[in-house]
Amino acid sequence: MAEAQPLGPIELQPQPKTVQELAAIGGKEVPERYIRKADNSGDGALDVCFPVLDVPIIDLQLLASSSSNSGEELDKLRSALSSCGCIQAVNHGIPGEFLVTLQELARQFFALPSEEKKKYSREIGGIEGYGNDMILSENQILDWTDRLYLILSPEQKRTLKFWPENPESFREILHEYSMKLQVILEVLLKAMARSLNLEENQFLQQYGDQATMQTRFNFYPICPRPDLALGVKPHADGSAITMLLQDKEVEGLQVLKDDQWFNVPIVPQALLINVGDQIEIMTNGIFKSPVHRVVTNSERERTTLAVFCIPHPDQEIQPVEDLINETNPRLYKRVKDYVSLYFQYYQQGRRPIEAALI
Ligand SMILES: O=C(O)CCC(=O)C(=O)O
Ligand SMILES: [Fe+2]
Repeated sequence: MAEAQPLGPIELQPQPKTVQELAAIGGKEVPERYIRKADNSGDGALDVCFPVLDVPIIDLQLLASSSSNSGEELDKLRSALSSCGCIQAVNHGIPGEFLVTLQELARQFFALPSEEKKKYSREIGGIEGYGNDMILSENQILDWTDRLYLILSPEQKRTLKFWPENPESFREILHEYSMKLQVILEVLLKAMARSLNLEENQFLQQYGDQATMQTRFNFYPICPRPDLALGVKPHADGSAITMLLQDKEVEGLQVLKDDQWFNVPIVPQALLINVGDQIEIMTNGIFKSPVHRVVTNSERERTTLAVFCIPHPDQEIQPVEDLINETNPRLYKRVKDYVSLYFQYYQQGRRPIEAALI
């Protein structure tokens, strides 16, 4: 998720095979490097039933309007973001067929032969491109996933050599998607401020006009041992907010709430929006950046598309003055380049947002 280099730790040589290539061999076990040990993961058992998280469904059209119902929707938004830290956004203005096309393109990309995908391979030390988990230490437990990471905006920061030309309409549709998300992002940031009785540009101003949107296409191949491996290890996002287009049929995302893991349900055509650490900081901890992870599946593959909305590294982020008072003392410092900070902590297995605590 970083934009500027260096990230700090040096990246080690990637695994010789992608997870998809490993899965294609069809063994009944997963290699050692992917196995989470009960004693060091702190994750609890993976082969149990998890309760379903009640993620509030929010109508973005209503949020943006000034009708009498919008107040109710704003209350719902505030309550969702201050408890589970995420919402299922509907009525967001992106046609359902468009989302289906995008999901299909993502699936088609990962279904291409390895040699074709490897034309877009991430280079060691870089963040953009196709590949598997970045390895930063010998004892890092790897995630059961392959990815395609791309900077979406601003347009001049795109590195087109990493943008697939196959499937043919990939670039065009992804470009169109990024334009549509920009509109949604603004609606959300304004509504978040209004829901806290703040002037509507308070978050937008801190977010700044030099921010970037970065996307991660996540592909989770079938995993023979869902009880031992995770698709993505527990983390909170270092973004301001993240917009996730889930697979339309296969679940896998889980959110930690009150020390318990919950499954995040699929809501057709909804975008799952979650608070990232930088909005948690701006709201002085009122909105929660949820810890989440992805479990694997022994029967079906899963493809998702996450878009991280990230303020420019020079942008100063801090709690909004009006949210600090005697009962809610200031929790977070002013931070800059949060994403670099994020990586240093993440690798030590700590919650990066702790680095911003006063
Ligand atoms: O694939 C998912 O459901 C979530 C992925 C995720 O958390 C991420 O890419 O940061
Ligand atoms: Fe995430």
